[in-house]
Amino acid sequence: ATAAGTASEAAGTQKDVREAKLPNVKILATGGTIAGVAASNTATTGYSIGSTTVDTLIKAVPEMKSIANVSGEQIANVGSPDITNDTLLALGKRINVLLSSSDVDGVVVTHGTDTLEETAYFLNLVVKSEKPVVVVGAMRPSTAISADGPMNLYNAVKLAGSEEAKGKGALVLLNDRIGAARFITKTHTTSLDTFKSVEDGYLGMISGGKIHFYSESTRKHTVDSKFNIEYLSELPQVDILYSYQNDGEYLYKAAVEAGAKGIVIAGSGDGSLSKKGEAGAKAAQEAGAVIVRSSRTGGGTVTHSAQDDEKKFVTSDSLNPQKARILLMLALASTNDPARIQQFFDEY
Ligand SMILES: NC(=O)C[C@H](N)C(=O)O
Repeated sequence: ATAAGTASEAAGTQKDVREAKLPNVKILATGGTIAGVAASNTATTGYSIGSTTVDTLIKAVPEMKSIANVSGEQIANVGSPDITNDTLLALGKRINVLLSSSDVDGVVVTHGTDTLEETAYFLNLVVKSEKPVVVVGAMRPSTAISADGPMNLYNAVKLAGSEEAKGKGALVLLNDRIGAARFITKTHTTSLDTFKSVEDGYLGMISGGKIHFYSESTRKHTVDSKFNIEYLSELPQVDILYSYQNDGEYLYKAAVEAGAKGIVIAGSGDGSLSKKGEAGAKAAQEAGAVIVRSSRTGGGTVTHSAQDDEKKFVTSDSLNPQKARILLMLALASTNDPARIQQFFDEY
């Protein structure tokens, strides 16, 4: 080889070594506004979801190539209200297969924000790996001026490829903030700054291109979780019923007749029920359903009293109704004993 050839070969080798050192991050796309398309670049609502694929999302952020070897898979392409139990199971199983391979260092899930916290909490409970899983979305469609998706995706890939994010459970990344799936929730209909962790705080943030962690959840997740979906082909039906003035027993009856094995009550205040609600819950229990008292307030822990033990009510700890539903589905897949299920709510 000529001197020049040797030099360029050496440079090529160095380049390969550098790329080989980059983490391998898999992006699993499920749809959502991050993949949304609107008729004009000032429209931030009224857009459509379903046409933008994971390849387009990756191509839109070429800067990711300098922080990770990125590849994608399309799991679904829907608005997140249409994420089903089957999608959850398929996603969780696929992530477990991917993360068991030495070729994958971390996973990013792109997701609509409306039910993002539910999927993130599900993954927090069923992923069997310490490798990072980061769930990301956007509030503005990909066609909008100042779309938030590209930077959120870039940051999510950075986080998923990092050492710092290992062993922290499923993480949620939007607006530079790193949230724990256990605590974070969507708090605003349209604002970019919608994901908050009011009671428990964020775990950290990305600032100046650097990942900063300040705290972590004490609740069981991922490798410490007892939940195993490997051989699970479906999740039991769990419905959420909202408490309000003048509510009725018939809602409980309808849920059980439609196949509910569990009901989470978005109770008023500290998870309180009306007399009619309580009668409905009792009838649902007699039909075999497990009842969990959660709260519609958006904050705080539902107090578990001796009355709950007498009435065989489970309380949701500080899980909001939509996350309590996720935990109850997984719990019911292995037991319908309220005392055992209460232990899950105390630990996860
Ligand atoms: N910002 C969003 O992603 C909202 C959208 N409706 C979804 O959840 O799919």
